[in-house]
This record gives sequence, C-alpha cells and structure tokens, in this order.
Amino acid sequence: MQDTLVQKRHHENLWQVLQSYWQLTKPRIIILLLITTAGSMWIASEGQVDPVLLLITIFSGALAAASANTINCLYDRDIDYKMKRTRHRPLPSGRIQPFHALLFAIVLATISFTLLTTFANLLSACLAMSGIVTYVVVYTHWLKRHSSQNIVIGGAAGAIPPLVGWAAVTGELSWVAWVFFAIIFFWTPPHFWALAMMLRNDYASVNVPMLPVVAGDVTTAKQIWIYTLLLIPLTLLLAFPFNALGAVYVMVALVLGALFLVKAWALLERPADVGVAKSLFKYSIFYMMLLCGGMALDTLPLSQQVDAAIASNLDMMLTPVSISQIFQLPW
Ligand code: HEM
Ligand SMILES: CC(C)=CCC/C(C)=C/CC/C(C)=C/COP(=O)(O)OP(=O)(O)O
Repeated sequence: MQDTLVQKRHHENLWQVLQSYWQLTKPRIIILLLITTAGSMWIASEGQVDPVLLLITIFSGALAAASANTINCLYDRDIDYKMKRTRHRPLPSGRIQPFHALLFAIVLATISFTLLTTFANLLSACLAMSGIVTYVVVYTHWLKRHSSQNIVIGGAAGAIPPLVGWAAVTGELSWVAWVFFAIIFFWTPPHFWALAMMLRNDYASVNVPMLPVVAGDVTTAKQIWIYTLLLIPLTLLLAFPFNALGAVYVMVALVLGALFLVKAWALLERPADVGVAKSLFKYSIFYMMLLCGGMALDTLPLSQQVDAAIASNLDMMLTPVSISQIFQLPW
C-alpha cells in the first residue's frame, strides 16, 4: 500500500517535471515557426517534398527553437518573475533550476545540429544555430531591454525557419527563400506590437522599452499600419516576378492581406482600444497559418490546373488578336 503510494507520487512528480520542461520551450509559438519551415520546404520542392526529410527538418527545427526559447527564459527569468503573464513560468516559479535549463538547451541544440547535418545538410544546420544565436544574443541580450526597435531587428530570428527549410531541400538559399524571410520579418512587428499594446503596463513595470510603452498607442498603430502595407506586396512577390507560386496562392494572399489591412486600419482609428489590438494579434497568427496553407494548396495538381487555365486566359486576353477583336482594329 505504502509502496504504491510512493510510486504514484513519484510518477506524478516525473510528470510535473516533464511538463515544466515542455513549458520552458514555449511550445505554442514553435508550432507556427514549423508551419513556415514546412511551407518553405513545400515551395522549394514544388510540392514533392520527401516526407522523411520533412519530418526530420521539422523535428530538428522544433529542437532548435525549443533551445532558443529555453535560453530566452533563462536570461529573462528576472523580469519574467515580475510580470503577471510570465510569473508562473518554470524558472521564475522555481520548478526548474537555471543550470538544468542551460544543460537542457545545450542538449536540444546539439541534437538539432547533429540531425540536420546528418540527414539534411550543413547549411540548414548552421542556419538553425544562427536562429538561436540571433534570438538569444541580438534580440534577448542586446535589444529587448535597450531599444524600442527590439523586435524589428530581433524579429530576424523568427524569420530564419523558412531559410532552414529551404536549405534542407535545396542545399542553398535562393531569392525566393529570402522573400519568405522578408515576409516573416515584416509580419513580426504587427504581430508583436498588437500584443505589446495589450501588455503595455506589464512591460512598463519592468522597464522593457517596447514601442507602445515608449511611443504610445497612436505611433504604434501607425507603425503597424505601415508594416502591414509593406507586407502585402511582399507576399505577392512569390508569384510575381519569382513565379514560385501561382494564381491560387495570389488569391489566398490577397484575401488574407485585405483582412489584415482592415484590422490594422481599425486599430489606426481606435489605437487605445485593447479589444481591437487583441483581435489583430489573434488574426496575425491565423494569417500566417493560412498563408502557408495557401502555399501548400497552390502546389496541388488541381491548383496547377487552375493556374494553367487562368494563365492561358490571360494570354488570350493579352495577345494582339484579342486586342484587335476588342477594339476592332484592322490587323
Ligand atoms: C522577435 C519576434 C517575436 C516576438 C518578440 C514575439 C512575441 C510574442 C509574445 C510575447 C507572445 C505571447 C507569448 C506568451 O504569452 O507566452 C507571442 C505569441 C505567439 N507568437 Fe510571437 N513573437 C515573435 C515572433 C514570432 C514568430 C516569428 C512566430 C511564428 C512564425 C510567432 C508565433 C507566435 C504564436 C503562434 C503565438 C501564440 C502562442 C499562444 O497561443 O499563446 N511569433 N509572441
Ligand atoms: C531557427 C530558429 C531556431 C529560430 C528561433 C526563432 C525563435 C525561437 C523565435 C521566437 C520569437 C519569440 C517567441 C519571441 C518572444 O520573446 P519575448 O522574450 O519577447 O517573449 P516573452 O515576453 O513571452 O518572454
């Protein structure tokens, strides 16, 4: 009886420890990072991605991002302890020792690097490691506590996963991969500043100079609007001039982009309305998921037929014959 009780408690403890390590990695954020990696692999392989390579790259990307997030939690444990939203994280609440978190992060990064070099290539492995370094050194250490442009420059870290995916498939980086990088780069400020508008008091209480804290809601809403405006044409570059995706993706990108603009405009009109900021933050996540979904959809055979049909119609419309018919010209 005593033995089973001890065993039960032991299992419960083990379960709690595992849960704490899981939380340390900020798993919910990782999922979207991996969706962008998969989207990039999909385009790079024109829809013919090797499933084993996909699984290994996604798994390794998850380990690299988990390592980066763990080091971020370790570095930021002092401010995380003071903020309401983050007080219950495993390090500030004392459920994991800092040294153990560091070991955990090193193990995760080592496995990630080894898997990527062995099953994909060295470039993808180095890119994943550069993601960790950018996030930890550039964002967390240099910028987060010192500049209101912290997430603009530091946001480059979150834009690296599509480069990892592209490199894993092709062994190199093309213009298309860099356009994908730029899409995430320009998407990050609207994504994060909308959230920071909701959390302004929390960040202010620990002197983290997020833009809404330093410059206020009106300026932040304007900046969000500008980045959103730049984001939409960037998403279209994948189709024209780079021709990596077709009409189905363009339609998805236009509809999603229009909705993003509507939400960013609403915030511009009501910058102090936390409800509007919250709605924009949630939409930013939904947007990125569906945009990547649109990329995958575009590479399906049915979409290729739609693309071909639209292209041939456009060709017909734009040939001199049809123009002469329309305008009844003599040639
Ligand atoms: C430096 C750039 C970024 C910053 C500063 C940032 C910041 C944040 C913060 C503070 C949260 C709230 C997390 C929490 O309450 O624990 C969040 C949520 C989230 N972020 Fe970002 N983010 C960045 C880039 C990205 C990127 C590149 C992605 C993926 C492509 C991403 C995906 C998400 C998702 C999916 C959530 C929601 C998680 C949930 O469901 O709670 N973020 N972000
Ligand atoms: C390729 C590769 C491994 C890339 C890593 C990219 C990566 C882990 C990006 C995460 C971005 C993010 C969640 C920032 C939040 O940090 P925060 O410190 O502002 O959030 P907090 O206030 O919730 O702690």
